[in-house]
Amino acid sequence: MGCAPCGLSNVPKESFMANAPVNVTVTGAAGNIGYALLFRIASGALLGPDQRINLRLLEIPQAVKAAEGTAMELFDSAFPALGTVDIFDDPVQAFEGANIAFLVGSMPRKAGMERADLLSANGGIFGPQGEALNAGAADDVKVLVVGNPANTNALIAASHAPDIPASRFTAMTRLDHNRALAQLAARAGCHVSEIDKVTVWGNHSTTQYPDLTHATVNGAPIPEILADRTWVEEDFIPTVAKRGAAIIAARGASSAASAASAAIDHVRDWCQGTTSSWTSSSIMSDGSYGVAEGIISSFPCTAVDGEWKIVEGLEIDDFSRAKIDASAAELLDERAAVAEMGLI
Ligand SMILES: NC(=O)c1ccc[n+]([C@@H]2O[C@H](COP(=O)([O-])OP(=O)(O)OC[C@H]3O[C@@H](n4cnc5c(N)ncnc54)[C@H](O)[C@@H]3O)[C@@H](O)[C@H]2O)c1
Ligand SMILES: O=C(O)C[C@H](O)C(=O)O
Repeated sequence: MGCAPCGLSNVPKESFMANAPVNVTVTGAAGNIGYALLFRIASGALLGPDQRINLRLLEIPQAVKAAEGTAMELFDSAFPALGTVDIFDDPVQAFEGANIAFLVGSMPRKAGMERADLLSANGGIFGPQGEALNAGAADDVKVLVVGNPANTNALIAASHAPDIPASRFTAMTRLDHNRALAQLAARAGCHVSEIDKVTVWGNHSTTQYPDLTHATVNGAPIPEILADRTWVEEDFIPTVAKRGAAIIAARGASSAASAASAAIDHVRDWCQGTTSSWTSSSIMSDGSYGVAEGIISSFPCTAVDGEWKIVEGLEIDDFSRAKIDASAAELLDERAAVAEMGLI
C-alpha cells in the first residue's frame, strides 16, 4: 500500500524553467547515502542549477517518517532547482514517470562481511523494483544501482524489466574509480584532475581490477610508477579494492558521502557526457575484452548522447588479462547463485 505523497514544494509545479522537470527516484532515501545524495541532487549538482527536479523518495514503511524529516529539510533548503518532493513506500508509485532512478535502499555490510554476503539479504529487493520500473518509469529512464552487491543487484533488476533496454541498468564502480584517482594522485604528487585513463574493471568487490596501464598524468604516461610493481600490486590495487572495508573499520559504518558523490558523478556524466578520455562504469557486457555477455561489469566507458559506450581497442597485458578474467568469473558465480535462488 502506498503512503500519500507529501507533495512538499517551494515552487508552483508550473513555474517557468527552460526544460520540463526531471523526475528522480531515490530508494533508501532515509539512509546514510540517501541523506548525502538528496541534497546534492536538489542543489543542482546532478543536472545543473537550471534544471527543475522533482524528487520521489522510496522507503520501507518503518522509515517513511524519517524520510519525511529529510523532505522537510529539503524544503527548508529553498533550493532553486527543486520542485516537488513526494514520499512512497510502494515501488510502483515511486518509479511512476521516473527519468532517473538511484537504487540505494538495501542493507550495508558490517565489518568482516564481503559484499557478496549481502546477496541473499538484498537480492530480493531488486526484482520487484525492476518490475516496478518496467511498469511505470519514463521511456528514457536511467538506473544506477548502488545497493550491494551492486553489479548483481543491477542484473536482477534488469532481468525483471524486459521492456527497458538492459543498457539502462548500471551499477556503481565510480567510487572505486575515484578512489583509484586519489591513490594515484598521492603517489604521483599531482592533483586528481591531472590524471586520465584510469580504469576499474569487473565487480564492485575485492576482485575488482583498478588498472593503471594506460594512465597518464598531465597527458604523459607513468612508466616509473608502473615499473614499481610492488607499489602497483601490493599497495595500490589492494588499497583501492579494500577501501570499503577500511572505511567501515574506521567509521563503524560504510562509506556514505563519498558514495553519494560518486553516484552524482556517474549519473551526471551519463546525462551530460564524460569530460575525460573515459571513466569507469558497470554496464551490461557485450563481450568486449573477453568479458562474458550477460553480466554487469565495470569497463572503461565514455558517455555520449546519454548512452554509455565501452572504449574499445585498449591493449591488455597478461597481468591485466588474469585480473579481468578473475573478476568476471566472480560475477558469473554471483549470477549462478542468484539464478539458483530464483532471483533472475
Ligand atoms: N556501490 C558502491 O560503491 C557503494 C558504496 C557505499 C555503499 N553501498 C551500498 O549502498 C547501500 C545503502 O547504504 P547506506 O549506508 O545508505 O545504508 P543505510 O542502512 O544507512 O540505508 C539504507 C536505507 O535503505 C532502506 N531500505 C531497505 N530496504 C528498502 C527497500 N526495499 N526499498 C526502499 N528502501 C529500502 C532502509 O530503510 C534504509 O533507510 C548498502 O547496500 C551499501 O553496501 C554501495
Ligand atoms: O564496502 C562496502 O561494503 C560499502 C561500499 O561498497 C564501499 O565500497 O564503500
